[in-house]
Amino acid sequence: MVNLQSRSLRVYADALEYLDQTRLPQAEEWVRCDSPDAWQHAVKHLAIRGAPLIGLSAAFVLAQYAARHPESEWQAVSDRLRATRPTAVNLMYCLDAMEACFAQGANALAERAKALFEEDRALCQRMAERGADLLASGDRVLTHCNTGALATAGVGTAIGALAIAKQRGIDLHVYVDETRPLLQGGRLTAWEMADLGIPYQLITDSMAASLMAAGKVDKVMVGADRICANGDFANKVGTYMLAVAAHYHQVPFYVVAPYTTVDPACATGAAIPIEQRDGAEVRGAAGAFGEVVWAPSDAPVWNPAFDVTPAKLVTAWILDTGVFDSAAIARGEHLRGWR
Ligand SMILES: CSC[C@@H](O)[C@@H](O)C(=O)COP(=O)(O)O
Repeated sequence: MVNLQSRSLRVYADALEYLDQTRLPQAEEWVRCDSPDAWQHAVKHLAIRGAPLIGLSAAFVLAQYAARHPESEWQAVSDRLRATRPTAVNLMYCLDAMEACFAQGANALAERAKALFEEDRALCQRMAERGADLLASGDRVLTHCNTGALATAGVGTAIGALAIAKQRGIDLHVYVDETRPLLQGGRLTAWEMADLGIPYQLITDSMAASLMAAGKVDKVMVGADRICANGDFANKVGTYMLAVAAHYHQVPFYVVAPYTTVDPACATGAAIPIEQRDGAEVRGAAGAFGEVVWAPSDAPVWNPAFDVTPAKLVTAWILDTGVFDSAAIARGEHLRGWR
């Protein structure tokens, strides 16, 4: 029996099933995950991905492990899950919340994981409604990576705002950045746009600046993997380049995220750990995409999965708790009541 379900996760009493995001859009394949090892494999390969979903799925895996193993092992498992991907702080948020329940036993862990899942669903709804308030019919919105229902327990972050706008009858046109090198935009966001019935056009990341120069972009909306106390934020690599282009072309640039993506302990973007990934992802494409190598097979590669956008390039931070401009961020209003 499924206890909880989102677009990309089914939670059973003793296992998870995830929608394998490396197989989309070619196939909708649900895969069983019943151990920390299986979860780590899925997360490292981005079969489970997106900041909120990584954290929530880790919470369930830990709770299910705790139900079958002695308490003496729980901390080591949590440490192992925590180290799987370093940049998105939602993983740390969820595991901190779970560890705080260790003393109350396995049943409390199962309840806590469920509460985190339900919290994320509600946070998505709130931030998405705030984001939709900033959209008007006729807007041409550019987005990067994938920030929709696939990546969260609810309607999504930046794509959530587009989805709520659509529900309100606001007519948008969305430009979807392909998002090199793993193509979360081309594979997942394009699929979600079609699913939502939102008209869109797919572009390569390198086309965004000239699209703005042609006056065809009214707003940029992206998600975040970690927002610092000063408003700097990490998101999928390529976001910084978009922010620079948007600033130059005076296109409003919005970040949409839940408060669980804010890291008050991270003063500035310089403190965000950036995940480095295998060079093979840039030399060619593998796995679900087939096996194609277009660069010399030994070409040296720099492959950071995320980049940091400085706060000064952001028009507003749209959180579940409010919409903050740079003056509000400087006053620390986004940190008020955090945790
Ligand atoms: C879900 S919204 C924010 C981010 O998690 C998203 O934009 C992103 O960068 C995801 O990266 P990914 O490497 O696909 O997990």
